[in-house]
Amino acid sequence: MTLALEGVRVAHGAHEVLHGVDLTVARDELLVVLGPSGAGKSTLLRAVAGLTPVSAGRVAIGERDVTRLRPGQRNVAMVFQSYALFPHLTAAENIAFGLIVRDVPKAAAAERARQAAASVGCGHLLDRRPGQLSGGERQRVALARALVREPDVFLLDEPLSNLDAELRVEMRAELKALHARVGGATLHVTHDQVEALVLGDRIAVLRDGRIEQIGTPDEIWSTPATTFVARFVGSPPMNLLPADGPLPGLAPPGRLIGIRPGALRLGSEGAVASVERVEVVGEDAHVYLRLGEHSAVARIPSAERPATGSETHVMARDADVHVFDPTTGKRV
Ligand SMILES: Nc1ncnc2c1ncn2[C@@H]1O[C@H](COP(=O)(O)OP(=O)(O)OP(=O)(O)O)[C@@H](O)[C@H]1O
Repeated sequence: MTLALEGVRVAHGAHEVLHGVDLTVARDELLVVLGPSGAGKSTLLRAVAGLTPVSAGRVAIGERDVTRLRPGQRNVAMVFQSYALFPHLTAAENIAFGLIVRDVPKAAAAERARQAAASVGCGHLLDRRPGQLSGGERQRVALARALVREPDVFLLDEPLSNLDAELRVEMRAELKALHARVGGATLHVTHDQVEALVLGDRIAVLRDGRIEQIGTPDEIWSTPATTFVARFVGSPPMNLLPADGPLPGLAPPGRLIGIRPGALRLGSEGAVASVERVEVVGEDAHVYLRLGEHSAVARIPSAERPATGSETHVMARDADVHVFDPTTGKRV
């Protein structure tokens, strides 16, 4: 089933949080909504789930207009950041809960819960209560609870953010594999750009309640539509410099040029720069440079890093330059 949002607006009192969002998630597509804190990501999911009313616009699942339906009538399953498991129920009871309240006979619900648990690797935890589970295990139970209902749409609200770094990477891969197996239109919210790039079939970048760009991870990375997207995706962020600044000749004067840290070349050619600071991050070094009144950061192999306080030269290839309008921030 597809999920379609058309001109969706949500207001909390006088404060409008979503200003007309258009978005389509294809059947079996995993679309990641990526944006900073406060952009309206959770609000967007809650509007699709029916937990927050929309003030204008339309939400459709397949052919059904669900805009005015109650959450229980929409056939969507949501996984919350906090997992929202019932502490007094076992994992099995938590997973089966949504079936029991829909009058699925107990034995059938238990069997489906067992299958869902097995498919996300928590089949051995069914008798435990949430308090006896680790964060990663709770996460699996929450996923099984979403899966068991066989919903038309999956809504995942920062499901990996409470896990430690190692587990997050592991669960990210599992989530991707699970989606490939199970399918279903999936809207996955995160503020983590790496998660978005790794997981998403497409990414919608949300900023202040508006979608700034929708595209495949490759499109978002290679052709960011605005300076906001360019700097939000990529770490350290893309350097932005005036076209007639320290690296002239790469774009017409009056534009902004964007160059990713990994695309800046340090050596004996190009603009003179002083090395203000060097951060070594494993194999990489982030070299913070001063170019007159401007600054930039280069990412280079740490074995080749210059010393703090030394002088170097910087250049970039034409092919690595992104050009933006300084007034609108849009790519030109
Ligand atoms: N119930 C509410 N009443 C009033 N304002 C709200 C309510 N819920 C959210 N907001 C406001 O709406 C805006 C968007 O919040 P939302 O939680 O959707 O953002 P988010 O992108 O999910 O952020 P985060 O990543 O921090 O969870 C924020 O400015 C927030 O303060």
